[in-house]
Amino acid sequence: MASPKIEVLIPHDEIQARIAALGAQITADYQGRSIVLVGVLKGSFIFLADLVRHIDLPVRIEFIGTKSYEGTTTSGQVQLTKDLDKPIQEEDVLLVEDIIDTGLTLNYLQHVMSQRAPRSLKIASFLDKPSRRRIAVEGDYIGFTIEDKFVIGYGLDFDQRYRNLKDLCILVP
Ligand SMILES: O=P(O)(O)OC[C@H]1O[C@H](OP(=O)(O)OP(=O)(O)O)[C@H](O)[C@@H]1O
Ligand code: HPA
Ligand SMILES: [Mg+2]
Repeated sequence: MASPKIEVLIPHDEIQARIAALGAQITADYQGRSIVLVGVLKGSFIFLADLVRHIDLPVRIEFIGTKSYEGTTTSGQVQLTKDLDKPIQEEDVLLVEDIIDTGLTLNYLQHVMSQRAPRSLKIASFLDKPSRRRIAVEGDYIGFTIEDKFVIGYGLDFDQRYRNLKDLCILVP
């Protein structure tokens, strides 16, 4: 079988510059407070690792896991694959996603997290694909807004592959 064609959409250097700016903005907005970053596994692991190193505040890291995609399609059902290790009650929580696409995952997580009674809950997402929304949700800190293309790399997968690409790429059909 021929290898799939992969095109760069956003190069690594541009990603790093944008994440540095996001980290500075978060640092300024939460000045004098400590925050809990909750990374949504698996897709957010690289974004979270880069972002946290640009946040100059006391931080605690937690992870929560969800799954709903097979290939390029959502099943429409969000499954919890891993819960938080520690409570987030009365904490300022920043949920860290790789992408908001249909919005089903974020909508699910906002309900789950709100039930845990954080002091505040905001959303940082590396990518936003607003044209695909099925439910009205939005992030507070967005790295890049992209068109309706299935993207891979920088943590994002197609059938669990390509998460290790340094650039954000498109798998050309
Ligand atoms: O807005 P949505 O249409 O719900 O899509 C966004 C979600 O889908 C992907 O997760 P996936 O279920 O593929 O799990 P993964 O993070 O392990 O790849 C992605 O990482 C987001 O969490
Ligand atoms: O464009 C995407 N790429 C990878 N995973 C995803 N999950 C939702 N949208 C995407
Ligand atoms: Mg995925």
